Amino acid sequence: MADKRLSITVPASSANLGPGFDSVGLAVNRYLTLYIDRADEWEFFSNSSELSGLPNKEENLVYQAAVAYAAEYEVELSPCRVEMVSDIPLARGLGSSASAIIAGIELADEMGGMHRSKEEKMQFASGWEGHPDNVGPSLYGGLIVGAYGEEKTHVMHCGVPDVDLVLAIPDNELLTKEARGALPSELPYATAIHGSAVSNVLVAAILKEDWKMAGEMMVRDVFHHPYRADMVPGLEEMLSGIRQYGAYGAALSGAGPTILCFVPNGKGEEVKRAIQEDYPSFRIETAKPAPFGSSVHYVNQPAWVSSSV
Ligand SMILES: Nc1ncnc2c1ncn2[C@@H]1O[C@H](COP(=O)(O)OP(=O)(O)OP(=O)(O)O)[C@@H](O)[C@H]1O
Ligand SMILES: N[C@@H](CCO)C(=O)O
Repeated sequence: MADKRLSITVPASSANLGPGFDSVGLAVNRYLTLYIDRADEWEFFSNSSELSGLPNKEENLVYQAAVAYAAEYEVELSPCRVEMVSDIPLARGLGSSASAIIAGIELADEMGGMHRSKEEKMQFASGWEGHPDNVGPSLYGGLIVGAYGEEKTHVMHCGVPDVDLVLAIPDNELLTKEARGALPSELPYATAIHGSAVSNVLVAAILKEDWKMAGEMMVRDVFHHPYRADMVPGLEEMLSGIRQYGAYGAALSGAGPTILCFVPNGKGEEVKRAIQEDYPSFRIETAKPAPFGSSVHYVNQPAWVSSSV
């Protein structure tokens, strides 16, 4: 394997889909890719604008996840030089941190010769995040419905929704920690029952491919939308008016501030243009569900690596 280097690719994700708070998540076709070589000390670097300013040594999240995962199985990792390429915007609600955690786990698994199962990786990753709705899609691809448990996280892979996605991405970052800080510590019993009923209908509608019903449920979340609306200017207006643009529905993507729209297959570009016209301060992009989760390959060295040695 001397002339090959390890490459790990991990998709982005959109957690919650509205009412499926901390449980439902969809893989999205934006990707973090790592190119890894053994080295004398740990080093992370990237030319991707999306990743500028990240720590380049042991403070890097990929390193922290890799080392913690290896330690869980009493494996010691040798240092690596890691090049990162990404088109997942940081702290925008598209699971950048989960992609980094899964990348770290895959790095440790391969470089440490651990070869653990997906279930073991999932248990560790959801324990790290405290919920499976971002790490699940990044690991498995497609749509994931999960319930976190310290002993066991139960996860169902529910296929790949046959819809287009439109992402409304604001300019500002919103850290998950901050967006979770806006949530109440308790919900009235009746509100929780209503919220869970809406989430049940959302999942049933997705499984039955009733996208109109799924879209209707997405906007009806009571677990987090109402508490995060102040942090995301335009959220309430976009959720209530999204159907006039031809979308099925919309929800805050993860902890925000991106807004994710479910759109009829083939209509993504049209809906994107219509939303962009009315919301010039957002970057509006089309996307698709990512069918596959993280993947690990060995690839040929790029020319600059061999020429610099
Ligand atoms: N490739 C990466 N390498 C190292 N650290 C990263 C990487 N990607 C993300 N991070 C870290 O994760 C932070 C963002 O995580 P955060 O959970 O706040 O948002 P998110 O994961 O993008 O969105 P959400 O969890 O709402 O889907 C970044 O500020 C950075 O510290
Ligand atoms: N379910 C999580 C996803 C972001 O990590 C939240 O909304 O806070």
